[in-house]
Amino acid sequence: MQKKHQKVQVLLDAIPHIKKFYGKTIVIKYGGSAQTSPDLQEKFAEDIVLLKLVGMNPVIVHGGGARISELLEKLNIKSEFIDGHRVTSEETMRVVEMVLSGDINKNITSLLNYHGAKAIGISGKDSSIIKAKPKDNGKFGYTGVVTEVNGQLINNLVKEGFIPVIAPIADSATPSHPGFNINADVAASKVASAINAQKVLFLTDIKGVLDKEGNLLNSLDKNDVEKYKKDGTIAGGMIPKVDSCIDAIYNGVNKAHIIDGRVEHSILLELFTSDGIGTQFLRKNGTNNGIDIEKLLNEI
Ligand SMILES: Nc1ncnc2c1ncn2[C@@H]1O[C@H](COP(=O)(O)OP(=O)(O)O)[C@@H](O)[C@H]1O
Ligand SMILES: CC(=O)N[C@@H](CCC(=O)OP(=O)(O)O)C(=O)O
Repeated sequence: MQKKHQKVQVLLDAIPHIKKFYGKTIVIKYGGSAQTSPDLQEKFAEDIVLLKLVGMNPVIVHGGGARISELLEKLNIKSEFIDGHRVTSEETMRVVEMVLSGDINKNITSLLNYHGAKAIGISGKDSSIIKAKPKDNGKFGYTGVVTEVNGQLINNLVKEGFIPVIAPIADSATPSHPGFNINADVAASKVASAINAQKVLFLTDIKGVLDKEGNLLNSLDKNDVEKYKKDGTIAGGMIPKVDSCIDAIYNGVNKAHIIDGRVEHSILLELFTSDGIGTQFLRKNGTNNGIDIEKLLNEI
């Protein structure tokens, strides 16, 4: 009897959170490092389906960097990264597309569909949803910077009840061009801004952003991020992630969080409990007529 009451209490506790996010769009960046076991993938799919069932609109942007590197190694092609962004030769681009659009995208899509969702797997190339140009004047090869995201098309899919599952590959708008490899964190942030998402959650393989002693940093603003990048606290794959969080919150997205995708049901813990987990990103406080607007917005 006691247990039954506890279950009901869990549901009751979730009500204010469900109300807050009802009808809102949430972008979830599903990092390659959080896709490691079939069990975790199942839990991820259950979370996404639950979000949809309680009236939220999840949009997935996935990564798969580790799987790309694995296949490249088997093919004797070297992986090269600068500040967390892969340098992409033409040969590498074909592998990137095969792994992201061909393999991972379809696996996530069918898993969600198996759990009862209406998921639709696409890449940024489909209907040129994501357009890009070469990053740093071609220094990164076929790695791109996003120039445009067709948010209306994504919103139309959402309105029709679909869960878009987006692979971070962009169209070049040039015939016979292989397209662009976009870091999945960057793609998630640009998609979230284009559809004015309420939140963007980055699922990864670590508790959140850590300081030099390994302690979790609960919340960061723009200045903190710059400081920690400069002194080397934030490095490698965490660089595009924190940059993307800052980019999102200054371009139409209310909140960005980096959370531990290795924790089962981490999405539900973040959205449906008051504690929250991981690192949240806040706009720098500014006041207007004595009203701290940014603080109010950050609290939503
Ligand atoms: N300050 C930091 N805090 C946490 N992780 C960091 C930090 N600096 C670098 N990292 C590294 O960033 C990694 C996450 O980035 P990445 O491997 O690209 O993940 P994903 O595949 O989810 O995008 C962590 O596993 C960690 O090794
Ligand atoms: C340009 C660039 O860095 N592209 C990434 C795209 C995949 C990705 O970002 O995957 P994760 O999110 O799992 O790291 C890459 O080729 O690895």
